[in-house]
Amino acid sequence: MAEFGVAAPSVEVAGDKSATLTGKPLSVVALRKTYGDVVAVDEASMEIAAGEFITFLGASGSGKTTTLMMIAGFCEPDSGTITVGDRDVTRLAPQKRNLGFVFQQYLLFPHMTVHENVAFPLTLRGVPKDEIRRRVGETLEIAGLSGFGGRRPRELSGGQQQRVALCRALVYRPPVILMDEPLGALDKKLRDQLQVEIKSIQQELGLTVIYVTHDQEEALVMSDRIAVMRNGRIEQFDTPRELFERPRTPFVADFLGAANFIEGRVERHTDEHTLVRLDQCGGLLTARRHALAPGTAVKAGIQPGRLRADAPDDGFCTGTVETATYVGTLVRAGVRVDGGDAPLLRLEVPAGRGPVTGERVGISADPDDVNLFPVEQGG
Ligand SMILES: Nc1ncnc2c1ncn2[C@@H]1O[C@H](COP(=O)(O)OP(=O)(O)OP(=O)(O)O)[C@@H](O)[C@H]1O
Repeated sequence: MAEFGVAAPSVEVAGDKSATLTGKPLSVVALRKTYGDVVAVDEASMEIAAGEFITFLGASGSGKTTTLMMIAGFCEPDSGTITVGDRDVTRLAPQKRNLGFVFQQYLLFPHMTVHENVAFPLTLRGVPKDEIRRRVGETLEIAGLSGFGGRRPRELSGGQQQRVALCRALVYRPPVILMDEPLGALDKKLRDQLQVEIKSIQQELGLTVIYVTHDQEEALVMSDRIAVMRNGRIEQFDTPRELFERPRTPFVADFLGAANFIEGRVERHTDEHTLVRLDQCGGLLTARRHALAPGTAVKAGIQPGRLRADAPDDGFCTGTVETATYVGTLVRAGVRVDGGDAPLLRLEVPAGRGPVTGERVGISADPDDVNLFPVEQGG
């Protein structure tokens, strides 16, 4: 991917002192890309507002990088359109799109200093020297790298090198910055720290960012909205809260929060609730109201952190605690529900109130935390 590391020259912003760092909106309509029989991206559409932080989240092979590369211009779509601001860029060469990139590999020039690395895109664009010095200085300061300008990449930590790569993408004020797993090579602590730093720079400068990751937590922490991708399709494009609390498919519920699924049939509705008779334990589960006909076979999806373990016979079913693992502030418990072929429900409860192995418990959930999916929806 070395050729993607540095955006090629463009004269469009040369000497443009009035440009601001504020990002532009981006629109993708019915984007499609196939490789022989493989549909890598299938009719992907999304409207991204100026200053939004968007993440493409999905398993390996779901089409995240291909979508990003089509937006970047390194991969030609079979069909569909890409608009940045009010400009159709679908058929433009990458350098004419003028977008910023940050990749997992920092792709810094080893023989150049930090200052020279960050200055490089401006030098290519013919920006005057004084202006370059000013802009590089400003950008390094934003990323907490003032004082590092004279160092070479090998004299920096991985986190610092990635910050330099971010500066190099920011310095020429691109309308949109594309980041493909930029923190993938760093250890967890540094990743957590840089997530916060990137997010705060993005907010401070009003940048439009499209970020690719397969790490759910990273996506939830950083994004204004997340496009959950699966088999080349955008399964749901929503805020982290909506995805977590109102997943539209079992796949999204499982991918975002490792939901428990319990099978049953819609029995009846009240004004506010839908009641589901559970197949295995015969209990009656109360969900918030869903538009599903009585008799519909459903899967009820409930996140582990939204299940409660109360006294036996309280709740929609009763079971026995098979495992209880203390993980800091939480206890992760596995509860085998009574009844033939009964599922093992996974619970996460505050450590102080954690159940113990062998204990009999009743399982309950707030109806608002119960998402129902018709079984034919698959997942
Ligand atoms: N150049 C190519 N030639 C043939 N098939 C490709 C090519 N690039 C991607 N694909 C296929 O397209 C599909 C989507 O790939 P893509 O790299 O976009 O997924 P991804 O979600 O980014 O995965 P990862 O997280 O592993 O990078 C996969 O099935 C992949 O094998």
